This record gives sequence, C-alpha cells and structure tokens, in this order.
Amino acid sequence: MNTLGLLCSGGDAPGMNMALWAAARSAEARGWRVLGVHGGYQGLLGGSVEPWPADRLRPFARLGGAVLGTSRVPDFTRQVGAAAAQARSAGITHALVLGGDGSLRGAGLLNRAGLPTVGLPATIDNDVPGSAATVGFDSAVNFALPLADALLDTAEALPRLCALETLGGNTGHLAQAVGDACGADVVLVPEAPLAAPELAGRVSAALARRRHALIVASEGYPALEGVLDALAREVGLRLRLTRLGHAQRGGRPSARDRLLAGALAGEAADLLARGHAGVLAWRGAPTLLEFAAPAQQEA
Ligand SMILES: Nc1ncnc2c1ncn2[C@@H]1O[C@H](COP(=O)(O)OP(=O)(O)O)[C@@H](O)[C@H]1O
Ligand SMILES: O=P(O)(O)OC[C@H]1O[C@](O)(COP(=O)(O)O)[C@@H](O)[C@@H]1O
Repeated sequence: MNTLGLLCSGGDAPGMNMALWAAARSAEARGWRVLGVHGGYQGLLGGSVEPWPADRLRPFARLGGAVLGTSRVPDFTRQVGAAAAQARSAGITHALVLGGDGSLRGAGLLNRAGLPTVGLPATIDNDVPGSAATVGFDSAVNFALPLADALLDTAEALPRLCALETLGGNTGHLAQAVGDACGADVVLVPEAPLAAPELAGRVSAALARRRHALIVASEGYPALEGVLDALAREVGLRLRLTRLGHAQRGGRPSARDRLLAGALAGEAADLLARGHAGVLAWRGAPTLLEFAAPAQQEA
C-alpha cells in the first residue's frame, strides 16, 4: 500500500502543521496511508514513526510549531542510507520533508538513496532556492512588525535611537522585509555589510531630520553588537537593542502561510502520486532538490 511518511526538519516554522494536515488529506483522498515521523531525521533514524491520519493532524493545523517535532542531525549525509532503510522498514513508501535549504538537501539525498521524496519549503528564513516564499516567513514578518511599529512609537516620542534584531540565521530576508514594512532608517543584512562611516552617515541624516531613528538588523550581521556600540559612540546617543530571539519563530501561522502551506502540500501529494520525486513542491517549474552546489555539512 502506498504510504506517505511526513517529516519536519531544522527550525520549526508557523504553517508546518497546516502543511502536514493538508498533505495527509491529499494523500488519503488518493487512498494512501499516512505515517508521521517524530523528531525529524533523528526520529527517522531511531524508527520513531506512527500513524498520523488527517483527522489526528487537524486540531494542530492552526497552531505554530511542528506537532511531529523536528531535529538537527549534523552528520546526516553519512546516515542517509540508514534513514532510507529505516523508512522502508517502517512501511513508508514515499516521503514528504518540510524544512529549509539544509533539510531539503537531506531530502534530495533520501530520494537518491531510493526513498521517493518531495521537499516542501518551510522556514522563517525564506532562503530556499526555487521557492519565492517559504512557509513561515510571512508569519515571522508579521510577528515582528507590530514590535517594530511599537519601537518607532516610543523612539518618536522621546526621541531616541533604537535597534531591532530579527532571526534569519546568516540571511537577511526577514530583517529586510520587517525593515521595509515598518520604514526603518537602516536595515543591516549579513549579505551586504555597511562600512562604519556609511552606517553612521545614514543614521546621522535620519537623526538630523527628525531626531529619532530605527535600525532593523538580522542576527547574522557580522559583530552586530560591536557595530551598534561603535555607532552609538559616533552619534553620541544611547542605543538599546531589542532582540526578538526564538519568539519570532513561534505563534500561529498567518493566513498567507496557511494558504501557502495548503497549496504546497497539495502540490507535493500530487507530485508523488504522479511518480515525481527528488523535487521541491512549488507552484512553478519543478526544481531539483539538489539545487546549487552541495553544501558542506558541519562535522
Ligand atoms: N547538505 C546537507 N545534506 C544533507 N542533510 C543536510 C544538509 N544540510 C543540512 N542537512 C540536514 O538538515 C538538518 C537541518 O538543516 P538546517 O540547515 O539546520 O535547517 P534548515 O533545513 O531549516 O535550513 C541538519 O541538521 C541536517 O540533518
Ligand atoms: O533553534 P536554533 O538552533 O537556535 O536555530 C536558530 C535559527 O533557526 C532559524 O530560526 C530558522 O532556521 P532554519 O529554518 O534554517 O533551521 C534561524 O532564523 C535561526 O538562526
């Protein structure tokens, strides 16, 4: 019997649960059985697999986090063969992996190891090549936006210089979207660090115009705290950094993420049913999971 194994990997993202439910519904509509892997690739290697039919998943669909649990397995490349064998012995004939670029590279390897696998882009970082938006990104931007607005309220009133740090790992998509949406004076992203004089110049210009300024920065910006300390000294103002931390990854999925999750999960089930695997579930042309050069895994 065709059996879909559902698995979440890497950082959880709002909308993952909706994608799990939608994938289970689509698979069951085709007469497939659905199993859930608990705890990502780690759980798969340990055989932590049990039935997760759509009706069991439904109450979680509107919640954040990942009901199946997730994990990071640093040396997964070396354990892919064992993981595929475990999946087969648990009765999984096809797999759907939800995660970011690293997890989906792992999914590509699982597919190569003989387990037909499709990947669904789900990470708050929005850094999966081949997908214009990942499940979770919109929710994480929407989590941060009212906080950025609130910082601007108080910055305007006192007035003062404020900075907000978003998650995003070594990418700046989240920070850029939050900064653009709230009208930040400067957005600091790891992909394009600013020279100190340019940063000071832009902040000073904003302060000269209206006596307050907001900086939005990605957590991956090189030496962020030192850069901000030096900036505060340069412009002669106290600067407080507000860190969103892991809270930005939780909370209920936005409408946009729920709809994206549902659409991509349906696409994934459809791809597998039509015999396609080793691809990313996206609504454009199929993208191979082995996108870009294989990234080196941490040892
Ligand atoms: N290049 C890779 N090849 C195989 N598996 C990988 C690779 N990169 C990451 N993984 C697996 O995916 C997990 C999650 O990756 P990570 O990059 O931390 O998160 P995300 O998938 O959300 O970007 C890793 O702990 C590892 O098990
Ligand atoms: O939970 P951890 O290990 O602290 O990881 C934090 C990282 O996870 C994320 O929230 C999501 O990253 P991934 O989706 O790539 O796993 C990043 O924004 C952040 O840097």
